[in-house]
Formats: sequence, structure tokens, C-alpha cells
Amino acid sequence: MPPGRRGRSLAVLAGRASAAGRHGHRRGGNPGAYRAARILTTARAFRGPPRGGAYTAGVDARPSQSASGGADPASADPAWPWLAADLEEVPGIGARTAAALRRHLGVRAVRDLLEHYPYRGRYREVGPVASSQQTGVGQSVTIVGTIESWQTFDTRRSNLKLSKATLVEDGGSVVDVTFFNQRWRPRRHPPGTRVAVSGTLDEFRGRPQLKNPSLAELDGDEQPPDTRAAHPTYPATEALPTHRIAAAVNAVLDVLPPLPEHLPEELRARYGLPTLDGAVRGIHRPRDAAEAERARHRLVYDELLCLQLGLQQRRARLEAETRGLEQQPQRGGWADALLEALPFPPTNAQWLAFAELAGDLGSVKPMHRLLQGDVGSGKTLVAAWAMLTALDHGRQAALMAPTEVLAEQHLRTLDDLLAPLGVNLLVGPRVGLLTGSQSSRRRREVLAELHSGELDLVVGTHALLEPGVWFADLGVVVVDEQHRFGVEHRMRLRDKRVDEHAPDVLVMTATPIPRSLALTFYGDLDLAILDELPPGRQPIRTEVIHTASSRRKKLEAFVRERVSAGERCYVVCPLVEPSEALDGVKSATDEYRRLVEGPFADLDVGLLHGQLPTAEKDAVMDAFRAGDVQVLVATSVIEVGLDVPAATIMIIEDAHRFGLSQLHQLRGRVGRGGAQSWCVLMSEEADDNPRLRALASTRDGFELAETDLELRGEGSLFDTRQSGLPDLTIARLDTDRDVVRHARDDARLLAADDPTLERHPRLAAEVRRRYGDDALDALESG
Ligand SMILES: Nc1ncnc2c1ncn2[C@@H]1O[C@H](COP(=O)(O)OP(=O)(O)OP(=O)(O)O)[C@@H](O)[C@H]1O
Repeated sequence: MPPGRRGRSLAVLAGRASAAGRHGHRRGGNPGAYRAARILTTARAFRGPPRGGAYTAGVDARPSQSASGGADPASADPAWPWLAADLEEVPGIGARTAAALRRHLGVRAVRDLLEHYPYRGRYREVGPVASSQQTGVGQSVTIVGTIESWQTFDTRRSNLKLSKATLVEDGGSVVDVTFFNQRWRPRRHPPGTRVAVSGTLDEFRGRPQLKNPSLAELDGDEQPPDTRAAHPTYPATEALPTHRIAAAVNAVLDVLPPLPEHLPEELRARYGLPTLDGAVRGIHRPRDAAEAERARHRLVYDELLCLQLGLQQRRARLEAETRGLEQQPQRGGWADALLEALPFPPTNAQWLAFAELAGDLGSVKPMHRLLQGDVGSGKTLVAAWAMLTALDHGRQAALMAPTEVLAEQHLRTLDDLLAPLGVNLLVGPRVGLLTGSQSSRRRREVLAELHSGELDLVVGTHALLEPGVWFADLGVVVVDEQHRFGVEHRMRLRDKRVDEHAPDVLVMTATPIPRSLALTFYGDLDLAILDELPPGRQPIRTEVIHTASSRRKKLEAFVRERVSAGERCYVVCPLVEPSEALDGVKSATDEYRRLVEGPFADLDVGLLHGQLPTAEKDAVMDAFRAGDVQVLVATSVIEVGLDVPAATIMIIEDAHRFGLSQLHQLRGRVGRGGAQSWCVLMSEEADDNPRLRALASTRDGFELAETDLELRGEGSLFDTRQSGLPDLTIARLDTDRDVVRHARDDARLLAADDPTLERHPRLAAEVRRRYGDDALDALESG
């Protein structure tokens, strides 16, 4: 870090702040002087910008190497230390606000806050301060006045909790200010508080009214800041409402030196994008919604371009890598034996995958492949074959699953696959398990055996990533359900070898991602697709039934009939326990009780959720598999990977609370054998929920993924993290598809003649910050 930063800039900052006041801020109406005064009063407590220890991002603190090996060009910029500074160090952000930002939003450093972007399109444009008398219904207004009283009540019909303030305008007239489901408002702004409220003017029972306006408390005679601008709405919590976040962002922007540009001028000009500095200020403090949209476009393009460049660079690095040793001669022949002993012939898609993997595994270049297959398409067999091939070459294999239940299931599947090969303790691969809930003694044993090479194959959870796990000679890494992990995890597992031989990596995902996006977002992986289900599977019949429908009784009778015939039934609920906050939403424990005490009193019913001790989870799963439990009431822990072919009925309660791809996964738990299967979606939104309709209309995961992208909007249960794509801070795959395409094409062109971006050192530094190895290291250490 450059020397001399500590304590340097109290004067500089105060000067900057008052300069902002003198010259007026970039938004003409922004009361710079008023802010500057605030900054100066808080400056006493200010300890100077970023101290060494204050760097929270880790990535920034690290003296990173540029592509050409020199110092990071960005580190010379005055904005650089600011971006990494703790929020507490910013004048105008108090320790309480900083702590709240950290606790509620995970926002620590200035950069985190600047990347906490407002919701798209939720900008409230407000007019100048206006008396409600002079303006009409439908107009944007800001009203300044004093809260006289509060009333709170519940509406029966819509189940809303209303808090209504009577506001006496400075001019004397009275306005109703109504908030929905914000019970904390009266406590936060007691009668007598002077406030500015901004929103669209409305009328209710002859009185002017503002519904859910943005509200800022005012001190004394203070006038509302910036009444002509558009006011952004941030993802917020009750304890940290949007106006407090906006105030913190404002405090940062008031002192932040201009941000350096990293996009090549030519690209900015091509799409008419604002500068980085303009975009960051423009998205948080736009003059109008159009400026906010321009700012957003720039930031989205920026993010996607860096992602594409990052993926390309990683791919180039991986391609430059070799195993460092020739494949050892084959010794076991387990992979061939596996195929010979199968009770069924592999599907054509599986054969194709074996062929592709054989090419990868036989090459001196390490494999990096994504195996994408719809639910039930038989990915496990492909993974097992790849791992046995590693063993055949005298190397080890590891399979990482997202949950313990799944890890144990994989272990069982491997045992089943290996048993017909005449494998026993003395002959054949030695297979072990590593999970977080094992005893420390067992764990130590497994670690020692992995290190010495005694264990050939290990199945595990995140526990595989912990320090202390080392492989003697790791040949193949299989990461199941990659969307539960992340790019960084697969890289970390890959590095857990004691020698220098890079292992082959196979990532399996059942999240059907539209093909075009898969190629974009897994740009560093080759793709193999299982687009065929094993023969003999009957289509699952899917029905949507209203929660209150009398058909529930018939359904229960039907379940009874099927399970008496030896089949099994899942009942999935959104919650583990009933929740006050989610009143009326079904919980697995309640539903279990209801079924055991009522309709299924004479059946064997089990309960499974993530909070149960591992031994209990195992016991329930074993009993369900064996048929000792006929009906399994569960949460979405069963969403991925569970394979019980005798299960034929899936009932999903409050189905509208699940995302489309999650519903598809849950449905995939049935229809895994030859028998007819059913999926019943119970929902109060049975008639008009588009996700439920889509699910009932097709079983094709790829088609559903397309629909999901189209339907997905703010507030949906699905975000990019769950859908298996890299974390994106601002880009949205549904609406930003054109930008995705442009960014991909531009990244290719840029990298084609300048792969390490030597001509664009700032861009190279930005890519490295976001997606480079430094960023991965920081994740690992932090
Ligand atoms: N070629 C095949 N013919 C018949 N059955 C098969 C074939 N391949 C796999 N199976 C069986 O199909 C079922 C599903 O396979 P597997 O569990 O590997 O699916 P998957 O792709 O991992 O699905 P999910 O993502 O839903 O877990 C298993 O019971 C497996 O034994």
C-alpha cells in the first residue's frame, strides 16, 4: 500500500467537502454547503482515511501483480484507498450505521456500499417542495411537515398492517401518510418529528394521501435535500431502511475522489456509456430515472465484460497447464468392469459423455468439464466412471456433494455400483467418506489415509475444502451440484494435492441453464450434456390444486392406496418450523404432526429437515429407501440428487413459495423408476401463478429454465446465486441478455490480440480484482 495515507487527509477531505459546498455539487440543487457543514462537524471523530488494517476486502490490500508484472496501476489513484476503507472511517457515517450495514447487508468497505445498488426502476422522482393544495392527484411531490399522530390497524381483507400518520404541512394543511406492513414507523418517527415525505399524491376519503412515500427526518428548520432528484430505493431491512442506506451512500459520494476509468475509451464510445465515476454517482444520486438507467447500463456492461475476460483468462491459464506427468499405465480396469456389470445399458447420451471424458482423461491437459443433465438423466454413473478411470491409472478421486445426505447417498450408490465387481476390503478401490459431522478421530484417520494414498476415493462435503485435507495423488475431482458451491470451490479442491499434477475436474449440475447462457457463464469449462432420460420412464403427471380445495381428501386417499401398493410419497413444505413472520406458511414439523395424528395415522410417516442430527437424517432416509417409512415429510433438503426409485408421489405444499427451478428439482425426485408418478402442487395461487402453470405444462428442464429467466423478477425466490451462475452484483440475465452478448463478443475481440490486456492495464487490474486468482485467494483466506 502506498505510504503516507494514514491520517493524511482530514484537511484534504474537509477542503474537498467545503469546495463541494462552494461550487455547488454536480446536482445543481444538491445542498453541498449543508453536507459540507455536516462533514466538518463529524470530521472531529474522523481518524483519517484507510489505515492499513482497515482494508476489509483483502483483495485490495494484497500487493497484486499486474499482467505485465508491474505494480497495480489503480493503486496509484487517490480513490483507491477510499474504496477499500472501512465505512466507519467515512465522515458522516457513524459507528452505529456502519455496524448495521455490516450486520444486515454484509457491507463493510466503501466499495461494498457503492456496489449495493438500488433496485432497478424503483426511483421515485419528486417535484419541488409543494403544497398538496396546489398540486393534483397523481403528481410527484415532496411535503415537509410535522407528524401529529399515528394510527395503526390491520385490514382484514388484504391482510395488510397499516400505519397511518397525520402530517401537518408547514403551510398548515393536513395530509395522510400511509405505510403498509411497516409497523416500526410510529416508533421510529414519533409525533412531533419533522419530516420530508416524497411520493405520488393520492386521495383517500377526500383527504390528500401519500402511500409508502420515502421519508427523511429533518432537524429543526432544515430543508429536504435534493428535492428535484430521483430518489433510489435500496434493498433494505426493517432495521436498516432505505433512507439510512441512501444517507450513508451520500456521505461516501461527498468525499470520494473521482473514480479512475478502466474501460477502454473506444468501448465506452461505442455504447455511449458514462464514465465509471459518472455511473457510480449516477446510479446512487441520479438527476432523473433516465440518468440512473444510463448508469446502470454502464455498470452492467462493465460487470459482464470483466466476467467474460476473467473466464477467458482462467481458461487460458488452465490450458497452459499440463499434468506434469504422463498418464501412468492402466492397472485396475475398474471403469470397464463397471460398465460390464451394469444392470442396464447406458443411454446414448451417457455413451457420448464417456467418449468425451475418455478424450479428456487421456490427454496431458487437465480436464475442465461441465456435465449438465436434467434431473434423473444418470449423471452419477458418468461421474463414477470418470473416478474409476482415475483409479485405473493409479491415482485418487474425490467427489464433493453439497449436503451430507447427498454425500452419503453417493457413497451408497458407489458401493452398489462396485459390489457386482467383486470388490471387497482386500480387492479393489478403497472408498471413504469425509463430512463435518464425523468424529474427529475418524476424520484424522481419513485425512491420514488420503495423504498417504491409502484411500483411493473419497466422497465428502465442504469438509473436503478445509485446511489439512491433502491428497497423495488426486487424479479426478467431481463437484456435484455446482450451484451450491462456486467457481472458487472447485478451484480450491483442485489445488489440494501434494504433488504438482493438476487433477481433472468434472462439474455436475442438474440446473438446466439455457444453452446460450451456459456457454457464457461457464466460459472456462467444456460442456457435456445428458439430454436423454433412461428408457422406460413415464412422464410425471403434474397437477396444481388450491390449498383449500376439497380434493385434498381425495389426494390423501390416493396416497394411502399407492403406498399400500409399495410405493412412497414425499410431502415437501417451505419451512422447518412454523414462523411468526411467515404466518400461515406450512412447516414440515406441523404438517408431520397433522398427518400422523390425522389422515395417515396408520401409515409409517417420517420427518426430514436440515436441522436434524446427521444420524437421525440417515436413519430416516434409510427407512424411506427400505420402505419402512412410506411417507416422508421434508423441507427442500431433498431437492437435489435424492434417488429413491420407488417414490412415485411428490406433494409440494405452498408451492408458490418455491422458485421454478427448485420445483423442477423437487419434482425430479419422483419418476425415477418405471412406474407412473405424480407431482401435486398445493397452492393458494393455484389459479394464477405462472411458475406453477409452466411446471404443469412441461417436464423439459431447459424449456423451464428459459421460462424461469423470463418470469424471474425482483422478489422472486430465485437469484443468480441459486441458479448456479456466478454472483453478479448488478447484471440480470433475464433483461440484460443483449449486454451479455455484446460483452462476450467484445471480450473475445479484446483478448484475441492482447490476451493479458497489457494495453489496458486498468481493465486488467479490474478483471483481476473481480475474478482473478487474487480474488479466489482472498475468498479462501477470508
Ligand atoms: N442408462 C440407464 N438406464 C436405466 N437407468 C439408469 C441409467 N442410468 C442411470 N439410471 C438410473 O437412473 C436413476 C437416476 O440416476 P442419477 O441418480 O445418476 O441421476 P442424476 O442425473 O444424478 O439425477 P439428479 O440430478 O436428479 O440427481 C438412478 O436410479 C440410476 O440407477
